[in-house]
Amino acid sequence: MMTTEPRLRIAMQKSGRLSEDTQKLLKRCGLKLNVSDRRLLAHVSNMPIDIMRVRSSDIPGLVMDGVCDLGIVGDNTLEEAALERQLIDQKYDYVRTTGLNFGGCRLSIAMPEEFNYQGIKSLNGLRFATTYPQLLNRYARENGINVDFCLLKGSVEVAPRVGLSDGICDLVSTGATLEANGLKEVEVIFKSQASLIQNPAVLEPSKQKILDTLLPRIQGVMKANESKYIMLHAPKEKITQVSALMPGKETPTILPLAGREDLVAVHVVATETFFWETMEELKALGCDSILVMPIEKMMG
Ligand SMILES: Nc1ncnc2c1ncn2[C@@H]1O[C@H](COP(=O)(O)OP(=O)(O)OP(=O)(O)O)[C@@H](O)[C@H]1O
Ligand SMILES: O=P(O)(O)OC[C@H]1O[C@H](OP(=O)(O)OP(=O)(O)O)[C@H](O)[C@@H]1O
Ligand SMILES: [Mg+2]
Repeated sequence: MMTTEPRLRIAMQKSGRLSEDTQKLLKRCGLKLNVSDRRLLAHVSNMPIDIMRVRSSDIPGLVMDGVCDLGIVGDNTLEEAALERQLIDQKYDYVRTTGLNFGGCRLSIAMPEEFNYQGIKSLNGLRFATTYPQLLNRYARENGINVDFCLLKGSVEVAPRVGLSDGICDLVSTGATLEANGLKEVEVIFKSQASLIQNPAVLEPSKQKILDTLLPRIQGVMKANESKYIMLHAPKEKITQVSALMPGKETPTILPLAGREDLVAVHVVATETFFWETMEELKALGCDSILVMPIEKMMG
């Protein structure tokens, strides 16, 4: 008799702001998946994993109800869904396994440019267009104001201009959409990024084993994203000072340069921030030929 091996089911956004980064992350973790537009349950060919491709707003519910073991979704969508489900007595528990360092944005209140903003209290009694009524309500409650809302699933920024609302509560990243629509950001009410979430029930051992393989890979990819491989030429006589600039636990690799008695090559793994913060000092010590390269993966 044929036995079917249990497969870990992960929900991800089918198309939109998070889908490309999610797919890229899974591929960099070594998952071979054949994603075509119409295939809504994509089989990973080299691991017992299935990827369910759905609307972002459906992901929290699918994970909380146990239809999917895991999901990749924005914290904003997750928190909104948890608050809403709590209100209507549906399961709202989940485990936030890890943040994923992409899909960074903030949920903000924005008002027309000409609005005379004098602090949170000046929002009392006003009406806001939003996709996130629960998060807006919680913020209003915590700040002792009353607000009214109207629900819009997209193009929220147009609402004040057409008389639908006084202001908006929507996601912002660059601020370009606000600016293009004559709005100014007055309060940030929630900061968000994409997260890997999990149903709170204990996974069956074979599925837990798959997750135990996957998680370190995700962490390895994230670590690599934050790190750079830095190579430079340094005067031999300044090597102590150059080494002293290198980040804490990293020991630089020092290599001779053919035909040069006065110079050595220094290689180190560091964050890009470290590079920008120390570049001037490195140059002042006589370092040159500085190269900063991306790292594909980092384990251990
Ligand atoms: N401008 C932005 N910059 C960065 N991340 C964003 C931005 N807008 C949205 N996001 C993040 O991406 C997620 C998905 O946004 P997107 O607009 O693609 O879909 P959606 O309309 O929220 O959901 P659905 O898939 O249900 O239609 C948001 O929940 C948020 O976490
Ligand atoms: O600060 P910015 O960089 O301008 O980004 C903010 C915009 O991005 C999102 O919309 P999206 O483009 O996803 O369109 P949607 O309303 O159809 O979801 C969000 O709802 C804002 O409208
Ligand atoms: Mg959007």
